Amino acid sequence: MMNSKAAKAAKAAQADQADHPPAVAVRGLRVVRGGRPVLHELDLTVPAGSVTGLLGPSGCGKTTLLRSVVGVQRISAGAVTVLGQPAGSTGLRSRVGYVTQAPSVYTDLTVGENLRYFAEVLGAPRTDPARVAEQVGLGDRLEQAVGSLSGGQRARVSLAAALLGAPELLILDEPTVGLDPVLRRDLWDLFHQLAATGTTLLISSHVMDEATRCTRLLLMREGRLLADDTPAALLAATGAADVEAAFLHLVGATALTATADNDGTAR
Ligand SMILES: Nc1ncnc2c1ncn2[C@@H]1O[C@H](COP(=O)(O)OP(=O)(O)OP(=O)(O)O)[C@@H](O)[C@H]1O
Repeated sequence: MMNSKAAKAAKAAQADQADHPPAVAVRGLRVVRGGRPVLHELDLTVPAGSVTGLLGPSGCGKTTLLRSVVGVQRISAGAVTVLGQPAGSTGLRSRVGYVTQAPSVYTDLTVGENLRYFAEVLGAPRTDPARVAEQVGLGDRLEQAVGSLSGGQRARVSLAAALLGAPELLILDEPTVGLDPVLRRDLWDLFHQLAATGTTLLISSHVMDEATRCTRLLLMREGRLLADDTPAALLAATGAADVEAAFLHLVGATALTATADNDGTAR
């Protein structure tokens, strides 16, 4: 049985879907982990076809939010709607791709064996393993055991596995960590190619300079959303020269608001 707050959140999420169906609508999301609140009543949307960056310092709750969108996180309150269905619905399984921070492929199998195995599980076309290996620049590594690949190459095998079946929404948790600048650029180019064909990408990073590569930004701090905007609008609103400065500006603004809330005077 839903309480009235949860019912209200679900209704608001449905209303979002009716106007301009976003790929993801989060309303009043609250998550508690290890007895401590980690996400505090988050409200946000991820527009369909966008490359949305989820940025914030380590431990601010990015992975927890992504897990909530995938539907593998127990939530305390709120509603998360993904491609028009409640997060985690069975019908979303082949429509959402998720790449966790740690590569999640079998190290004792080759790249090709991994991709063929996951393609079989997903019911993806037989031609998909070769296609996705090409997409991530591993077309010439199909016969190599994953255990003998570099860390960056292994991360790209995980990404390739998530591209099997051409999901409509890709959720990537820090996909560029530890990659050299050329690979990082190539991956961001790939993300934009995917978006150009209609895929929505939600990508977390704690590297603020990746923000300029996104069409939309979600800035998070300590389980709260500081901004949900385009990079250009964020810079215009804060008068900052780059996203890192904008983030610090917003952190300062919330600190002042908190002080004002506490004793009625802004210091
Ligand atoms: N299994 C867990 N049990 C208890 N607390 C947890 C658990 N997992 C995460 N947390 C806490 O939840 C908060 C948010 O963690 P989360 O992994 O979502 O952050 P993050 O922004 O993704 O960090 P990072 O960029 O370092 O990956 C942190 O304070 C973390 O310590």
